[in-house]
Amino acid sequence: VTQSPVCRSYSHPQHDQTLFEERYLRYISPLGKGNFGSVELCRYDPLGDNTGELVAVKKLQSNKQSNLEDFQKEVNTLHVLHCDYIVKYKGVCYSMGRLSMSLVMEYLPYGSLIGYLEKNKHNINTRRMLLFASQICKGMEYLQSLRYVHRDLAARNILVASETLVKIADFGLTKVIPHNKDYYRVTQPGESPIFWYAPESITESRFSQKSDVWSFGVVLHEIFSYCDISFNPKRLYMQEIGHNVLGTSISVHLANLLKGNWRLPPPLNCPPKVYLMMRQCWAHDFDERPFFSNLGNEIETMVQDERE
Ligand SMILES: N#CCCn1cc(-c2nc(Nc3ccc(C4CCNCC4)cc3)nc3c2CCN3)cn1
Repeated sequence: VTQSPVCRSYSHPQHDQTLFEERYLRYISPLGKGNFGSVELCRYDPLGDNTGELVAVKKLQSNKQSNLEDFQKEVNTLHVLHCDYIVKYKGVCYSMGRLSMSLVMEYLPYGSLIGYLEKNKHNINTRRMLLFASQICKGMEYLQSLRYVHRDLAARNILVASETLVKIADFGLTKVIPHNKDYYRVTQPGESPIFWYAPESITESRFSQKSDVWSFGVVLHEIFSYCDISFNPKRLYMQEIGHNVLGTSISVHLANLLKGNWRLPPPLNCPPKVYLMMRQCWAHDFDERPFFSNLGNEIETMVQDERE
């Protein structure tokens, strides 16, 4: 019998968190780095006989008060998300007498999409790439139904649960759009993944469901490039901008490039209709970009066509 993790729900329901006791959380190996922290493979083994379950534990980077608040927001965000295409929250583990905390999530054995596509590029066909893309759309549609903007949609933050299932992860930059607006303005941009950003996010720190759609277009490009490092978005943009840009910041050059309607080129052997979809996601005017619901339906149709 594997004992489930200790569950202590507090009196006030919104703090009903599943508590993992630090003394039973056995470190195994590093899994990766996310926003605000590193992720480790652990076994939660209260019986001490290695029958406990494997979990992915995201440790808060530093116990700076601001990071702790942001991390708590990430925990609260993930806690309310219940979707097959979003990585599952399991609970939290407090350490150092509540000074630091860790986020406990389901462990996805195949790692991020980046490593998976690079490693398996020779036996992944268009149909499977489109299946992954449609799952990301469904996850994003669910996220948007709760008025969340992810703000860091990128292949590095898509995890592979099985040969036919991927999930969206890393909600460290996710924000809720206020009810009286349809966008979120960020004050402290921090270290931004600008090569996945829509033009309005680069120049005005404006984030919306439509800026996530732009980033999805970049994820499509990554998928159909098999996440090949020599064709990654940053490298392709920097080749165009020129590596020795001085003075004005890279984001100004990037914004001008996008304003001038330069876009990432079609990946090798990319089906024309898929590149067309990327270009729709990269409409400079955010009102012209499709919704995730449209994209999801269009990709489903492509998946069917691929079967015939
Ligand atoms: N997103 C995001 C960015 C932060 N991040 C999240 C995870 C993560 N990884 C896994 N699983 C995982 C990861 C790597 C491998 C291998 C790949 C080959 N080389 C050796 C390692 C295997 C399995 N499962 C998770 C998570 C979060 C929830 N469940 C990793 N980095």
